[in-house]
Order: sequence, then structure tokens, then C-alpha cells
Amino acid sequence: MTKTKLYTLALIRNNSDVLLGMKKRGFGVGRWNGFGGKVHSNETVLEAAKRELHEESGLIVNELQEAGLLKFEFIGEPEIMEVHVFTTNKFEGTPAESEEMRPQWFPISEIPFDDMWPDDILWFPFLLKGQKFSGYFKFKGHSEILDYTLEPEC
Ligand SMILES: CNc1cc(N2CCN(C)CC2)nc(N)n1
Repeated sequence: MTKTKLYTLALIRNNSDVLLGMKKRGFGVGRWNGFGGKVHSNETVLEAAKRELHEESGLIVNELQEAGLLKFEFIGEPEIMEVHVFTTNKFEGTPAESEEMRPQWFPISEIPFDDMWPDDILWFPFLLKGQKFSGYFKFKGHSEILDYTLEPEC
């Protein structure tokens, strides 16, 4: 019986740049990604997104926009990851390295997809256009997408 677990992912914009973090340990280590983590039982998804962003990057945000929903299945694992994706260009503070993440600004034209999760190159265009999206990806291991669905959502 598959079990869905909630996660967050926040992508911070500053004009034509996007803030990514190099994951220093744990799940997704060695890949650039947005900032996020697990949703605790005593918080909303939005509260978790703000908390994780601050823990991992030092940035404070008062508002995050819902950008999309991603579901990930990994062959042989019972858990479905349900990742709520957020974005904003309103933030306070300067990105700072944490135990989890080494932040860096990237021009939109130079997003390092080769060093990111393989699904990112598929849904980033929706995020960058401000078009909400919903995707489902079936992974074999952490680098091979066996099949997926991805569509714009209003
Ligand atoms: C499996 N593919 C993934 C997972 C993922 N996440 C990011 C957030 N994590 C907390 C959970 C896993 N992020 C991206 N961009 N792709």
C-alpha cells in the first residue's frame, strides 16, 4: 500500500536570476535544487515551505505563490513524494550557506539542469512562465525517468 508524504520546494527569483542550492547531504546530495523539506504534522504546507527556505538559505519570505505540484514514485519504494512547489520574488536577507545547502544565483539562461534532478528541465519552463503545473514522475533509481505526465493547471 503506497503512502504519500508531503514535501515543499521553493524557487526564489530576483529579476532574471533564480536562487538554487547545492545539496550538501542527504536526499538529492550533489544536485542543485530549490529549497525545501518535509512538512511536519503541526504545520501547513505553506508554513513548512517558509520554514525550510529559512533553515536552508537564511532568507525570510512573507508570501510564497503556489507554482505547481509534483508527485514522484520510485520503483520498489512504497512512498509517493508529493512536492508542493512555490515561488516568490519578494524576500528579505542575503542567501547564506547552511549545513544542507550552498546557495548560488543563476541567470535563467544558465540553469545547470545537467546537475539537477532530471525532472527539473521538464517543469522549469512552466515555473519561469508563471504557468501553474501538475506532474507525476516514475523514477528508476535517482536518475532515470521511466515515464511521466506533466500538464499546465489553472
Ligand atoms: C525526484 N525529483 C525531484 C525531487 C525533488 N525534491 C525536492 C524537495 N525535497 C524535499 C524532496 C525532493 N526536487 C526536484 N526538483 N526533483
